[in-house]
Amino acid sequence: MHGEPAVAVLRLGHRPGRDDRMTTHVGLTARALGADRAIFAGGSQAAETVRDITDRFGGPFEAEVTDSPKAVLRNWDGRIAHLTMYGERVQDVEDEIRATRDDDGESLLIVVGAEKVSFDVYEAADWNVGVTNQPHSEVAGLAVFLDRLFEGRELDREWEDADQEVVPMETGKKVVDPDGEEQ
Ligand SMILES: C[S@@+](CC[C@H](N)C(=O)[O-])C[C@H]1O[C@@H](n2cnc3c(N)ncnc32)[C@H](O)[C@@H]1O
Repeated sequence: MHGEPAVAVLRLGHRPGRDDRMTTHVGLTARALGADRAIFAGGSQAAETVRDITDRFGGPFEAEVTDSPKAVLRNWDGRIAHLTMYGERVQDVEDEIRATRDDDGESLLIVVGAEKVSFDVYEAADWNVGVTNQPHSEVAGLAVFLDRLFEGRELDREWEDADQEVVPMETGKKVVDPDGEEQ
């Protein structure tokens, strides 16, 4: 989040056609829950969709595509947390991960997979982290991990340059433009 060491999310192993929605949801979840940047491995519409949402609902948030996720991992200047059901329990490592940001000012790359993740990724990671040690989803794992990392502060994040802002309502839907005009 703004003014803090950067958090990026790397989405691995996208299978065109099969994983499009999940990949887009990884990007949208990264943006909504406090990350600064999403990097999508392989061709995908996800980067474009996430950019479009950022244009409409605000940022800052960067979405990009890489054809070499291995190079992203190799060249990352900071720490790496790989989310996997086989990893250490998030509740056991979250303090240590936060300390590298709060005390040492290091940026964090969070890696999520799609299908089987190669062993290189486990080795490149500073932490392999399980959000429970049960199989579930990269979107759910990412959401819980980010909320733990930011200790809930991401829920109060301010958005810049939004064309549309949702006004929370007990019932109904209200969306306003930057002048407060209802849309
Ligand atoms: C459908 S799972 C694939 C699971 C696969 N067997 C593997 O290599 O871990 C896709 C992604 O969801 C995430 N994931 C699934 N369960 C998780 C858990 N319990 N904790 C953290 N991440 C998880 C991981 O990032 C994983 O790569």
